[in-house]
Amino acid sequence: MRASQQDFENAVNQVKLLKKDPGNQVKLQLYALYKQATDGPCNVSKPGVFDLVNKAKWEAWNALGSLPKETARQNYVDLVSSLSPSSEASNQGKSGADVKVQESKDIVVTSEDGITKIMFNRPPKKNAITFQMYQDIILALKNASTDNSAITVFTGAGDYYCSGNDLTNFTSASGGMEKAAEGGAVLLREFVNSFIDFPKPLVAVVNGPAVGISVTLLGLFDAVYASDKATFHTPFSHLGQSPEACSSYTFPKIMGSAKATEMLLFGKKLTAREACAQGLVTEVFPDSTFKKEIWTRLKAYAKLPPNSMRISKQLIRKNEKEKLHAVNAEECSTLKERWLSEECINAIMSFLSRKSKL
Ligand SMILES: CCCCC/C=C/CC(=O)SCCNC(=O)CCNC(=O)[C@H](O)C(C)(C)COP(=O)(O)OP(=O)(O)OC[C@H]1O[C@@H](n2cnc3c(N)ncnc32)[C@H](O)[C@@H]1OP(=O)(O)O
Repeated sequence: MRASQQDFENAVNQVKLLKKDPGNQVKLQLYALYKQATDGPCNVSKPGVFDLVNKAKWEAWNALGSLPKETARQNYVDLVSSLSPSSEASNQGKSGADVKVQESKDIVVTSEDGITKIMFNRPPKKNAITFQMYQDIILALKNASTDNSAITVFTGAGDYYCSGNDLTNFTSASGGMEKAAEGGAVLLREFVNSFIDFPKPLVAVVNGPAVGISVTLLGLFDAVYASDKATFHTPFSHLGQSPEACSSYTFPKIMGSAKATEMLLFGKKLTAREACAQGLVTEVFPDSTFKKEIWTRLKAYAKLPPNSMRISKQLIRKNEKEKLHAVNAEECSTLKERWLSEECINAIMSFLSRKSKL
């Protein structure tokens, strides 16, 4: 049920009664959601670099993009309810219960045991990523980079990890394909940048098939654990598209150019074991024990000294950052052209009219 205006006003009052300071990140989120719910998208100018507090508030609000007012209102109510004394008590009572820190419609973010979990949560559409989900993930990563968790984990709800970009993103956007391609390229660049710059260990728990951008992004993760039911598929040529998420650079580096060509140009689908043999996946587990084994292991990793892990990641990644940003920029401008090509439009239309499937 959607939150009413009255629910929202009750939540606003409830915040004032909180006994425990929820911390700066949560306060920023509350501020941003409140502004979005009452004033709509941020259209005020960005405060100067030295106005740190107002700049942080502006960035949190601006990161919500075009999130509808009603969704912001609902998210605000959900967030306050997860902070209220009654839910604090019930969370403490349930050992191992995840604490919800952000809930958008199709991305659920929880934090527990030193792990922030970002979950694709759109099983009826195989977790295909909408424009809104890209924005939600950017915000989730921004929050996770400064929250008190040690590691951040991506996974999928249901039988799929993720079926990649939602193929209706471009066809259903208002303003036509050209405007959608323009906006899509800007959004994609920011989205991938938030992975390139993410400071803490980033882990993928690949619970099932992964397609498109959910595969290419894995080259920017620090560890990738997969169920033996997972597959890895990048059908860019079939879709008249080209690689993204820096995979034109990371994949040849990880697996060599011959194997990268088979995936990125010819769309060869890999099993989890093949992806592991080629270095894209860290380790494969039998599906029957996957979840139990992997979460036990990740909880142990999350107890390691967080600063040490962050500093080690920085040492491993820092020499590549500039290159990755340049690759990302080039891939996005190439894709913007591809999305308007006849090859791509025909492929998407063909999928939508149920003539083709992968
Ligand atoms: C900011 C913009 C950035 C853009 C970045 C670009 C990235 C590039 C990519 O990610 S390319 C990859 C795009 N993904 C695909 O091409 C996958 C398309 N989907 C399929 O081929 C199949 O659906 C499947 C193989 C994933 C699953 O097949 P299955 O038979 O098991 O299930 P259904 O086909 O019946 O799917 C169930 C419903 O889910 C919808 N759906 C699945 N994937 C997508 C998708 N990517 N986009 C939109 N919708 C998708 C499907 O249409 C079904 O919906 P329905 O039940 O309403 O019919």
